[in-house]
Amino acid sequence: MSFKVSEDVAVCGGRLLKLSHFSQVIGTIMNVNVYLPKQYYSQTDNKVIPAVYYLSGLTCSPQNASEKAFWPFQADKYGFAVVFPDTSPRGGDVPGDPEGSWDFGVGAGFYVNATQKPYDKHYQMYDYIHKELPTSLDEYFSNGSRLDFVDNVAITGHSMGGFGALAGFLKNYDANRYKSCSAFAPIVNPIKVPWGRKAFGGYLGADEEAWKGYDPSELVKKVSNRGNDRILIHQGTKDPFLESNLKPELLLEASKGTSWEGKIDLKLVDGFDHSYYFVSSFVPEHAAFHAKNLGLI
Ligand SMILES: N[C@@H](CCC(=O)N[C@@H](CS)C(=O)NCC(=O)O)C(=O)O
Repeated sequence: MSFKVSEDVAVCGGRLLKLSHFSQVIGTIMNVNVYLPKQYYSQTDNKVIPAVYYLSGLTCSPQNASEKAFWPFQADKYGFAVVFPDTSPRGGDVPGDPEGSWDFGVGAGFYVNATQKPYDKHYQMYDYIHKELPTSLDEYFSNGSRLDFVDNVAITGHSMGGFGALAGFLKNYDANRYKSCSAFAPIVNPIKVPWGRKAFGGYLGADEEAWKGYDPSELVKKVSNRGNDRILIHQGTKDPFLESNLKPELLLEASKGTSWEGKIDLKLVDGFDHSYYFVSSFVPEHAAFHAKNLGLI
C-alpha cells in the first residue's frame, strides 16, 4: 500500500509527513498526517516506536490537530509517533449533508461503517481507522523501520473523535487492539444527543439497536475491563456543546455497576472551552498517560 508524501515538515526534533493514499475500504484518496519523533531519526536509539492515533472532531482535516494540538513536543519527550487521520472521505462523488450543515457528511464521518445509501459507498471510517490505515502504515514504513502502527498503539481524540476513540477502544478491547484510550470533550452517548442521532440515523439507518454497537455508554455495559485499565477524559466547563451534545456524566452513569465503574477518570476543567486552546492545554497529561500504558515510562 503506497503513500504519496505531499509535505515533509521539520517540527520540534522530528518531522511531520503529510501523506495521502488510495483507501480500498473508503474507495477514495485519503489524507493522513504522521509525526515521526526525534527518536526515529536518531542514529543511536534503537527502541521500537509505538503510535498514538488522534481522531479529530467535526469539520477537521488532518491539519487542525497537526497545527494546534502541540503533540510533537510530547511525542519527542516519550518517543511515540502520532497519526492524524482525516474525519471523512472527501471529493469526487462523496455525498455530503442534505441539510448543508457541518455536523454530518464531509468532515463528519463519525468513524462508523455506514450501511445506508448513499453513504455506504465511501463512509467506511470504522474499518479504515481501525484496520486498513494501521496495516497500510505498517507496510509502508516496514522497511527496516522501528515504527509500530499496529501492535503497541494508543488511541485518543476530540469531540466526534473522542467518541471514535472510545468506541474503537471498547469495540476492540477483547482483541487487545489498543493499549490505551483517552478523549478530549468526547461525545460519550451518541444515541442520546442530536449530533449522534443525526449521524447514526444517516449512516446506520432507523434501527436504533444497530446504533448501540457504536455507543461507548452502551459498550461499557457489554465489554469487561480485564484488569486495571483506565480511560482518561478531559472536559472544559465552558464548552458550548457540553450540555447539548457531550454530556460526559452519562458515561459515568452507564459505567455504574459495570467493570468500568471507577476506571473512567473524567476531569472537568474549569473555564475551558471546546477549542484547541483546551485540547493543547491537556495534551501533555494525555501524552504521559499513553506513554505509561505503551511502556515508554
Ligand atoms: N465549525 C463549527 C464548530 C465545530 C467545532 O467546534 N469543531 C471542533 C471539533 S467538534 C474543531 O476542532 N474545530 C476545528 C478547529 O477548532 O480547528 C462552528 O462553526 O461552530
